[in-house]
Amino acid sequence: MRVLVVTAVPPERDAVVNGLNAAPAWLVTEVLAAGVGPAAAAAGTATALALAPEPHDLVIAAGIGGGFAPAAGVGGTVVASSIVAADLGAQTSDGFLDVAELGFGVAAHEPPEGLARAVATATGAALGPVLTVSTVTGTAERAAELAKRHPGAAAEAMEGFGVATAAAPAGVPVLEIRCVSNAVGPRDRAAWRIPAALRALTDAFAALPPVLDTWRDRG
Ligand SMILES: O=C(O)c1cccc(C(=O)CC[C@H]2O[C@@H](n3cnc4c(=O)[nH]cnc43)[C@H](O)[C@@H]2O)c1
Repeated sequence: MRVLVVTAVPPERDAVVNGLNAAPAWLVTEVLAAGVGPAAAAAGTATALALAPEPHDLVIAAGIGGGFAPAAGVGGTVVASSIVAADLGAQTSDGFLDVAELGFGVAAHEPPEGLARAVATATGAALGPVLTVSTVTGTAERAAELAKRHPGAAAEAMEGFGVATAAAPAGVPVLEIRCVSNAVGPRDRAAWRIPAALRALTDAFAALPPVLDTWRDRG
C-alpha cells in the first residue's frame, strides 16, 4: 500500500517519519514538506502524485493546527470528517459566499467516512471538519465567525484543501490529521505548544498501520 503524507514544514515531516519508523513493509510511505499554505500544498501534492512510479492508494495532509474549543484542546489530535475551504470565496453585504455558492466547484472534500472514523478512534482524536485558511485566525471575533459558519469545526490549518484538491482529479482518497499546537482565537504565538503537537503527530502516525491494514482489506 502506497501512502503520500504532505506536511508544511520539515519539523512536521520529521515527526511523521518518526511515527512511521516501525511501520510494516507492506506500508510504503513518502513524506513531504511541501510548504505553508494551500497553493504550496497543492503544487507539492500534484507533483508527487505525478512523479510516483506507482499510483498512491491514499494521501494524508498532516501537521500541527489550531483547535476549536471545546472540540480540540492543545496537545490533542483531530481527524477531518471534511476538509473545508473556509476563506475561499467572496465577501458580500449579506455575508461570505464560498466557492461552491459562487458556482466555482466544491468548497469541501470528504475523506472516506469509515477510514476517518477508524483513524480517529485509533489515535484518540476528535473527528470533525478541519478548515483550511490562508490567514491564521487571530481574533475571537473571527474564530466565532468561522465556528458559526462551520458547526462542529474542530481545527484549522493552512494546507488540507490544497492537498485534497490535488488528490481529487487523481482519484486518490484523502485524509487530514492535525495535532493541536494552539487554540483558534486571539493571536498569542508565545502560547503555541509546538513540541507537544509534534509529539502527538508522531504518536498518531505510529497508531496508523493497523487501521490502514484493515482498510486495505476492505475488498
Ligand atoms: O517553529 C517551529 O518549530 C515550527 C515547527 C512546526 C511547525 C511550525 C509552523 O509554524 C507550521 C505552520 C503551520 O501550522 C499550521 N497551523 C498551526 N496553527 C494554526 C492555526 O491556528 N491556524 C492555521 N494554521 C495553523 C498551518 O497549517 C501552518 O502550515 C513551526
